[in-house]
Amino acid sequence: MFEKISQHEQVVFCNDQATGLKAIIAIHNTTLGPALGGCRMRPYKSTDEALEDVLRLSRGMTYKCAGADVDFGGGKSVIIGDPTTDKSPALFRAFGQFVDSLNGRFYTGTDMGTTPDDFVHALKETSCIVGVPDEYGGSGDSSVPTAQGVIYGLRATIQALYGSEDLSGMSYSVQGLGKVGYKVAEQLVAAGAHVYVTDINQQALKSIVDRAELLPGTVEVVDGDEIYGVNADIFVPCALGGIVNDETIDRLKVKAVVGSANNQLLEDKHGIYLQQKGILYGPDYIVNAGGLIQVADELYGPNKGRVLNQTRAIYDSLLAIYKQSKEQNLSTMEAANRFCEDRIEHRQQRNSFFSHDKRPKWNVRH
Ligand SMILES: NC(=O)C1=CN([C@@H]2O[C@H](COP(=O)(O)OP(=O)(O)OC[C@H]3O[C@@H](n4cnc5c(N)ncnc54)[C@H](O)[C@@H]3O)[C@@H](O)[C@H]2O)C=CC1
Ligand SMILES: O=C(O)CCC(=O)C(=O)O
Repeated sequence: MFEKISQHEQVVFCNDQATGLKAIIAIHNTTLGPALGGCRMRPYKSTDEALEDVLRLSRGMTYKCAGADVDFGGGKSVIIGDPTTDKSPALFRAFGQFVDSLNGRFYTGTDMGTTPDDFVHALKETSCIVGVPDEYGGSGDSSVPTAQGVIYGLRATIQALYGSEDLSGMSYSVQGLGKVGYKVAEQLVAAGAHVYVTDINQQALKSIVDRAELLPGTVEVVDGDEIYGVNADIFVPCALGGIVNDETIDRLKVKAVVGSANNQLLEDKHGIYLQQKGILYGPDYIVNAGGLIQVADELYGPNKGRVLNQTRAIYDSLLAIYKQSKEQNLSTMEAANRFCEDRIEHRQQRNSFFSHDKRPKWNVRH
């Protein structure tokens, strides 16, 4: 186990017999501040699969926090269970108690399979919850700025490829129409684009088809894995990770991959393969940082204008990474990783007041 978690500071297995809660919290790195990351709920096939997911996701959060320049470190949590049948208020309260036991080392909120309303129950047990609905004093659904950030990422990518920012002339393939993907697809259709969509949830597909009838663009539903082979300009993954792999890369006909899904590359080498195939990759943790920016901003009290300004910076960050990857002949993922690792290293060397017991402001909630 220690070999598996050797890159991480702490991993907590949470088991509550009364509510059936089985969860894992992973804290990757707290150099920049307490760990922050959403909570994913999935019917994982095994504990190993859940552990693997939470380790990868929490590592990604360390890079995402560094890339977005927020004063948090990387963490994430997963609940093993089916989000359509296994949720209960008691389950989320039990989860809240485990989060609270970490005493401010870990803040959490929504991710795939969870919603802000779930965390209203957890909030009764801990103050270390972010992305709480507006009426509870939080900043609300973090998928709104995440989707906005993806749109900025798409604009930057179109700028890098064609020297324009116009979303409308392009076609897109969107995988997953959940909290983020639906909003992204809707904005693309509203801009007049043609959008291929897929989801395992038929209701989500019906909703976007109905919505598109009122908008200038068009939507075309495709079945499951067919999404990888459609003739779109940009692939926009908004569901699971690992979808850029040996098998799918050969099928992709797009010129770029830019979406919200965490850990899109199965392995880092797939970023290099995309580069070799001439497909521009928008590193996921740069593109999907909008939600993180919003929940980190809650420290200062909710302010949507401030969040929007910081989310807009995703456009410039992505262009800078594209430029650096070209100049240094690195994949865009390598360029982004170097940028974030330098930032963490610099903070470590300064032994700044953000680290450990000199942390200033996160404790205001306790
Ligand atoms: N919610 C947020 O603010 C953020 C989300 N992300 C990432 O974006 C992705 C989507 O997150 P959410 O929209 O919050 O999740 P969600 O749970 O609201 O939506 C996920 C959607 O993907 C669909 N889906 C699942 N498996 C699929 C498959 N094999 N093929 C097609 N569709 C499939 C689901 O039916 C659902 O509609 C996740 O990878 C998440 O980690 C990243 C940053 C922030
Ligand atoms: O969106 C959130 O609530 C926290 C950020 C996060 O987990 C993510 O960006 O993956």
